[in-house]
Amino acid sequence: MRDSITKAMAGPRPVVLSGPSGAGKSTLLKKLMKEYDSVFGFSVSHTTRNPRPGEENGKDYHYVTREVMQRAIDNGEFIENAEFSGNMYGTSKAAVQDVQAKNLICILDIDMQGVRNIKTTDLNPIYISIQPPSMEILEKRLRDRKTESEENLQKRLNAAKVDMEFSKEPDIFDAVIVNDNLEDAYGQLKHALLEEINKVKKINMSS
Ligand SMILES: Nc1nc2c(ncn2[C@@H]2O[C@H](COP(=O)(O)OP(=O)(O)O)[C@@H](O)[C@H]2O)c(=O)[nH]1
Ligand SMILES: Nc1ncnc2c1ncn2[C@@H]1O[C@H](COP(=O)(O)OP(=O)(O)O)[C@@H](O)[C@H]1O
Repeated sequence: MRDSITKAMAGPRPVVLSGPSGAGKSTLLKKLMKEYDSVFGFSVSHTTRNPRPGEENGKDYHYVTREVMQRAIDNGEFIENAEFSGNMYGTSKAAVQDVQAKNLICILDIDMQGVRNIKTTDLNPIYISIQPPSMEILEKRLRDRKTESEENLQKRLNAAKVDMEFSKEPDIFDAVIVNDNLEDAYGQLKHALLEEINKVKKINMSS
């Protein structure tokens, strides 16, 4: 089992982006994928939450029922899965393999349970935590995004407190980026990934 995962997952080192809901992970990763579309590929997770306006099935997430997701987990199709804010989320083996088959750097947007679980696998990604400047700013950004009910918002803010503490634990993240000014945070993200980006560019130029 482990052997087949290792083989299938050879190639450039993946990148894990984690951090509280509303910290700016999607915003930063969309910027990155736009600037480096031939370098990065997104690991499309499964979730039981409903799509938001503008989100596309198969692009942002695979939107599934709890039954379908549980069956796939029981079948051993997932690398990791977690419960977040009342919904299931998970990374399938296929999601990562699809990106790695194209020799792209696979980006995973996962919560802190996902980070802990990925640490027990042989995926060996670069771990980056995106953090908000403060709880107050995080709450404002989440409210202004207008995607969550009040109940969901409170669940996300509670999870954010735990996540902000988690990001301070030593030896978990290769970089912790505070997303205050977006351009500054984006610059720091690119800096953290520069070595890996250059590797992929070199490989792709010579092939
Ligand atoms: N463990 C795990 N977490 C995930 C996965 N996909 C998304 N998440 C996390 O689930 C949380 C909620 O995601 P989402 O509902 O899209 O809300 P948003 O992060 O506020 O845009 C975020 O912390 C994501 O990083 C996954 O496949 N596995
Ligand atoms: N540096 C920033 N300054 C102000 N607003 C931001 C910044 N980064 C992201 N946002 C906004 O904050 C909200 C949450 O960002 P988002 O990327 O959806 O977070 P996440 O994917 O981590 O949940 C979005 O409405 C986004 O436009």
